Amino acid sequence: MPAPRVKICCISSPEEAELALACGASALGLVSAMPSGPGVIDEVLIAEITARVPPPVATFLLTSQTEADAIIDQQRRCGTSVVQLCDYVEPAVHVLLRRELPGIRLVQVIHVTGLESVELAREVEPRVDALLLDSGNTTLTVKELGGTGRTHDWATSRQIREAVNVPLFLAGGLSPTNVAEAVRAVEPFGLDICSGVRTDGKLDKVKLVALFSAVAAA
Ligand SMILES: O=C(O)c1ccccc1N[C@@H]1O[C@H](COP(=O)(O)O)[C@@H](O)[C@H]1O
Repeated sequence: MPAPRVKICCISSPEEAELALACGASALGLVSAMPSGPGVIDEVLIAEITARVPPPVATFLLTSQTEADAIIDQQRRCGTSVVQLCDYVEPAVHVLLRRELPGIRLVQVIHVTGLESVELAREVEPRVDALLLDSGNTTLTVKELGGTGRTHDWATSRQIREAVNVPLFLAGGLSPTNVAEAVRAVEPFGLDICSGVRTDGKLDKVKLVALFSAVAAA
């Protein structure tokens, strides 16, 4: 199995973007308005960071929006190469996004709760470029759409990986200490990390280096 790609999420400045790329990140996550979570930044800053990222590096706009028009407008304001849909959207929304945002990759987040997540992943897979498995809770009054720092049941994530054909990113509570076990358990295409490489909210070079070493050794 090739080493998984690593996306570093919750990037909050051009300097954090540079640090993540220098340590080996293949992709950067930029979190727009969310009902909860530690990584939200302003869209003007998302556009500024995105404009400075060299072309081969994917920039993911994390959105909580569920209506096609709102997501399309947001992507056009921010200029990212990927839209990460953190909440459930209706199938017609995927279809409209494909039509109106040619060349922009769509990544649908599945919050892994149980076997129903396997069914949801199979249903969504044909309409998107990749799936991202996270540990949010969309049933709370204030939804959790990511950035929880919690792991979920990786056995279910493994089942999803075996049930779908699109690339799969694993997220949720990954850190230098558990990432190798996660890679062995799920064998994902990619990993997505926010809180596990931060100290007091700031991207931590020591944790980043430890994370990339652990991934390489897994
Ligand atoms: O970080 C946030 O604020 C956030 C809010 C809402 C949706 C997604 C968010 N971040 C994403 O969540 C995953 C998992 O975070 P963690 O590693 O468990 O802290 C992260 O990779 C971001 O993609």
